[in-house]
Amino acid sequence: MVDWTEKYRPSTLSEVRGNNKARDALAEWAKTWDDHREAVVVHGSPGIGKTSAAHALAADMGWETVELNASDQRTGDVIERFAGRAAKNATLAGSSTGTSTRQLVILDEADNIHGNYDRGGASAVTRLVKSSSQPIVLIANEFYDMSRGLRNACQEIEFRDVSARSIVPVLRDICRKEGLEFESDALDRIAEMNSGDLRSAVNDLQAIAEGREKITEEDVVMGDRDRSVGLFEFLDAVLKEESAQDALYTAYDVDETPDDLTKWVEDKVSLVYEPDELARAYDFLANADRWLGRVRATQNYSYWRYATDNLAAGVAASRDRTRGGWTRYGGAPYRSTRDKTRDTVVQKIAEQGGFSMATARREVLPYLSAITHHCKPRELTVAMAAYYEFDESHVSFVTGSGETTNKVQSIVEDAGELREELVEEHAGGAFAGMEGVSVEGDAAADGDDGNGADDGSGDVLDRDADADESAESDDADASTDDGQSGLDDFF
Ligand SMILES: Nc1ncnc2c1ncn2[C@@H]1O[C@H](COP(=O)(O)OP(=O)(O)OP(=O)(O)O)[C@@H](O)[C@H]1O
Repeated sequence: MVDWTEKYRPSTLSEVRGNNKARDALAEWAKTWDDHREAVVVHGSPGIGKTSAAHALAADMGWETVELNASDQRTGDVIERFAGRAAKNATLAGSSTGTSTRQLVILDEADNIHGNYDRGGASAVTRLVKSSSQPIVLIANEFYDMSRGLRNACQEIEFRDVSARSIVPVLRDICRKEGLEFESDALDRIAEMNSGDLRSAVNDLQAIAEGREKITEEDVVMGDRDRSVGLFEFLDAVLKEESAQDALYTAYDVDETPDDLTKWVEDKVSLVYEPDELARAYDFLANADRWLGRVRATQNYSYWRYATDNLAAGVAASRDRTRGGWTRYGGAPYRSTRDKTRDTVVQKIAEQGGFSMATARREVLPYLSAITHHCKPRELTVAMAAYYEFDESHVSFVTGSGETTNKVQSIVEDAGELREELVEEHAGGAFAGMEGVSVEGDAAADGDDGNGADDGSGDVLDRDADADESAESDDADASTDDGQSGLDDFF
């Protein structure tokens, strides 16, 4: 099936909707290009007609186009080869007076020219922009993600999000051309759902129209409910657009667990919220985290709904206002190796000791850290590593000693031997040999002091302890840990 966004791509600037001022500025830039010979950056959110406008401009001017896409390898060479050739060809092929000989160089994703892949690309583009004998349109989402050199070398035209009011006539035209009957409210609804983004409005219209001769408002509403919501759409709903209740419903439609949603919101909220809003949002995220802790501790998944209430409705309610536009959310939430190591350590403690994860994290880990701080006493650290089957990274995490140090490595080796010995003896009393071990100093008595803050591990442990403390305080099921083996049994 033909993609309607291609089929109905504007072929002349007058068909580009909703950005009249920008459109006129672009036409003016082209008409006066011989006088200023500068490149232009057209920037704004995705799907609002920037690329279409550049092509439509070329058509209006009778210029040919050369387009470089993100998928082109943007080394300096490639750019100079393509664009440079375009420039030369055009100059050689015709006189420099006739505009019909021009070739418009359209450089998409101009805010993305950096990193290894594009090594040399940014300076090549800047050079090209400064010296080109042909007009160049650079397309970007984020003007300020472009290098300053490049920005300064260009004129700038901003395309704004296309308002729902401007989207509706485009949808109406398409319906008429496709012989599709429609309720006006249906088109209004599609336009509102896609606030700002004309491309996705056209895509939605095509999806809803499939197999129908007429589209009604109900078709649109049902179609909207059926689709599962993507993460970025969810983030926009919570952080920018929707009421608390709608944000909650949107969260239900995302195919991710509340654990992952919490991480995403926590990671991205600061890209959107002002400090006041952020402080309130973090309170709700802390609540969500507590409920997730309760789920882990009790395996009672009905608590997930309270986590979702907090991470979606709560965070949305923390906002002072709605926001539009496009946000560069970036990739998956940052998760440090340290976090992963901590999770493994907690899991091993929980499994071996028969604790819940919450108890392992709150009651056992901090004390283990305190009493084996910097691997002292050594014998106790070896016993601990043997008992919990810790490797170097785990011992390093718990004790605060460096993972690659001889000390930690030899402890793990000795722990391996100790385990073998005990297996040989079929020993139930794995810690029988521990009775004579005395704990140096009073570290055991005070988890916080014993756990040196110099390596930062104290923060992690303290934070977890706090979070779980409150999680447990009103957690009826947490009491199931009572009577299980605890740190006391360890000695
Ligand atoms: N202002 C507009 N007027 C008419 N149609 C538009 C407009 N904006 C988008 N469209 C429709 O959406 C499609 C995609 O638009 P286009 O590729 O020009 O957007 P863009 O802003 O360049 O997006 P991106 O930054 O993602 O490349 C067009 O082919 C057209 O069907």
